[in-house]
Amino acid sequence: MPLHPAGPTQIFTFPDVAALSQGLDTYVAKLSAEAIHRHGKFTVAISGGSLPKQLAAVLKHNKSVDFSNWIVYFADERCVPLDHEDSNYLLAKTELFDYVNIPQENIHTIDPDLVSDPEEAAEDYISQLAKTFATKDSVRFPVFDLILLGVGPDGHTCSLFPGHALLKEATNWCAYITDSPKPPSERITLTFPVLNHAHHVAFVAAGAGKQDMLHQLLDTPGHLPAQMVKPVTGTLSWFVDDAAAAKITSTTHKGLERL
Ligand SMILES: O=C(O)[C@H](O)[C@@H](O)[C@H](O)[C@H](O)COP(=O)(O)O
Repeated sequence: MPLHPAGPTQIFTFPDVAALSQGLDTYVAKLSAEAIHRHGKFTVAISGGSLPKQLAAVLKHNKSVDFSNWIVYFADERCVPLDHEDSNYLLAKTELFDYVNIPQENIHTIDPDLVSDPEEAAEDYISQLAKTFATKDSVRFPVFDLILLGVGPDGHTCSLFPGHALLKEATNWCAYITDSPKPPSERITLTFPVLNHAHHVAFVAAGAGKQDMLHQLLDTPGHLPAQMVKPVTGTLSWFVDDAAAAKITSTTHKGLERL
């Protein structure tokens, strides 16, 4: 039985961020094992913000996970050098990669030589994706095993911001943005068709500051970027702590009991 058969959005709640990290560990370890069993690798895209820390807290100590078969991309990345404090890669490295044995060549970073040219950097990222994902005529987009997303107070996810032209991107796998309202302004980002072709997509959100946005995103229909994440055949899950979940009226599940 798959953990999350395709179907409606599942919302898992946790009493606090420590428990949320435990739930994420269980979820990611299971999907990793399933994917490696199925096709010898686990393809995962990771966002920035608070996610890498929440993801890694328990997972980085999990010796049962075969990190040697992970292939990692970034759901979005800021156009800064890899050792810059704003780099999503640096954050994921210090929180997770430094603790586990993902082969360096399996970690797909923005090309540090192209950070001053976001358009080129996005094109290069598409070339990198093409090395991992063989696409078929029927599916013209990469199919990640898992994409992990955060959500901003305005409902953005990845570097896909409300009202931005990138929300309409239907062809390119990765796009660039030079006017991100969240600094830094220059970034590259996976696009909706890629997010929506993944086997599994999970949002992670914690803290009272996310209460109102989560209520809006999950309880009322709308077209904010996070609401445009609707996997075609994959599953969609939310991992939230009780503080962030306080105003959600849709059905939620206690994650520690359910996962
Ligand atoms: O690089 C980025 O800026 C992110 O990938 C971005 O989409 C982030 O996930 C959200 O802004 C949530 O950030 P927080 O988790 O810090 O609220």
